Amino acid sequence: MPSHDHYTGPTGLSIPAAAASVQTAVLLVNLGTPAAPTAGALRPYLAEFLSDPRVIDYPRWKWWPILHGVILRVRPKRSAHAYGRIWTAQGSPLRWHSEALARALQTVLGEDARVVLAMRYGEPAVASTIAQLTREGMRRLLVLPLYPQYSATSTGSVIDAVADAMKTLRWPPELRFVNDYHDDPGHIEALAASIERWWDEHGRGDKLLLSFHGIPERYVRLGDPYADQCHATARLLRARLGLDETQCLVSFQSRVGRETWLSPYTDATVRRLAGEGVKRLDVACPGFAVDCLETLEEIAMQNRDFFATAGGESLRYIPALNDSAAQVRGLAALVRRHLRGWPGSAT
Ligand SMILES: C=CC1=C(C)c2cc3[nH]c(cc4nc(cc5[nH]c(cc1n2)c(C)c5CCC(=O)O)C(CCC(=O)O)=C4C)c(C)c3C=C
Ligand SMILES: [Fe+2]
Ligand SMILES: [Fe+2]
Repeated sequence: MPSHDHYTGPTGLSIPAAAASVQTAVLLVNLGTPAAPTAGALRPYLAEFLSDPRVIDYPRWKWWPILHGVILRVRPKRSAHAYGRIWTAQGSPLRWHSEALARALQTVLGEDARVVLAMRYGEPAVASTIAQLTREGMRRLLVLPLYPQYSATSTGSVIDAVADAMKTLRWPPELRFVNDYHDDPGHIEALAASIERWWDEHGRGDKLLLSFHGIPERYVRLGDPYADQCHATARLLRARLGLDETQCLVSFQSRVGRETWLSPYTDATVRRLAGEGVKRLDVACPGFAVDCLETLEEIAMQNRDFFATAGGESLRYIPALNDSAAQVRGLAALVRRHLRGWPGSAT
């Protein structure tokens, strides 16, 4: 009879299985980031990202010539300049914030599970990370994409990458996925507490804007729940902070290409509010687990300038949860709930 404690290897020897903590892994997956803030490093990163049919769903024969003929000739240089504005001695903020979060989560989860980080695009890749874990005896894998709101373009694409990795394994592990945590009470509490703490230190602005990454509106019409989940997060945050819809607004940032994306757009909203006499605008980005190009450059630099040029006094960016104790506590509770009742796992 097969035993959970031993298995018989190819040589016929009985090999002791790894401890439960090693057999259960939590794979955090974030988007990925270029290796350097240079056009040379941006090109392969953007090529991989923008070739993903979950991100851009045009027929390949139509998209390929545009991507390779136009986009990958122009965008790498422009994006490299933007990354150059936020790059630090430790490298890309998305990478080191994600690494710090993974380490902090490991400390809290202790022996219950091994925590490992992978990136959807670039390194460390999802497939090689999972392959390495299986070589080390991992048999249960909980995948936690670092996207609070589900979108086919982000979470769905992580699920694809994990499914592709499974196809290459002779003995795939058991699998569970966290699809989203947009309304998780621990997550909402972490967001609200971090905004309140920031207000305690810096004072409250005239209005609070919640800026989420956008996606094409067409994807929502096709059934992507992303927009609903962003609005649900905003509703829960407003309720917890005691704000109404005029005091706490929602907008969508980072539009790429010519299609209509989710609206209202963040840049237009920031300019409109300045024009209406808002002097101090606080902006938080609850869709980003950690700070990255889209928060540190697009919001805290570009949109800060748009606001000032349109007559506002100061746009103040409230940092992402990053590796804060509140985020780690919230995610650890979420992980424990997903591991519960999983035969063989420690919790
Ligand atoms: C072109 C389509 C894009 C879709 C759809 C999209 C969805 C989406 N993205 C994130 C999170 C992040 N995106 C980031 C950067 C980024 N996003 C796109 C394009 C789309 N994103 C591009 C081309 C880039 C690269 C930078 C640039 O050239 O402008 C980042 C930051 C990465 C970093 O290194 O810091 C994050 C995070 C989500 C959550 C999402 C769907 C909901
Ligand atoms: Fe993006
Ligand atoms: Fe952007």
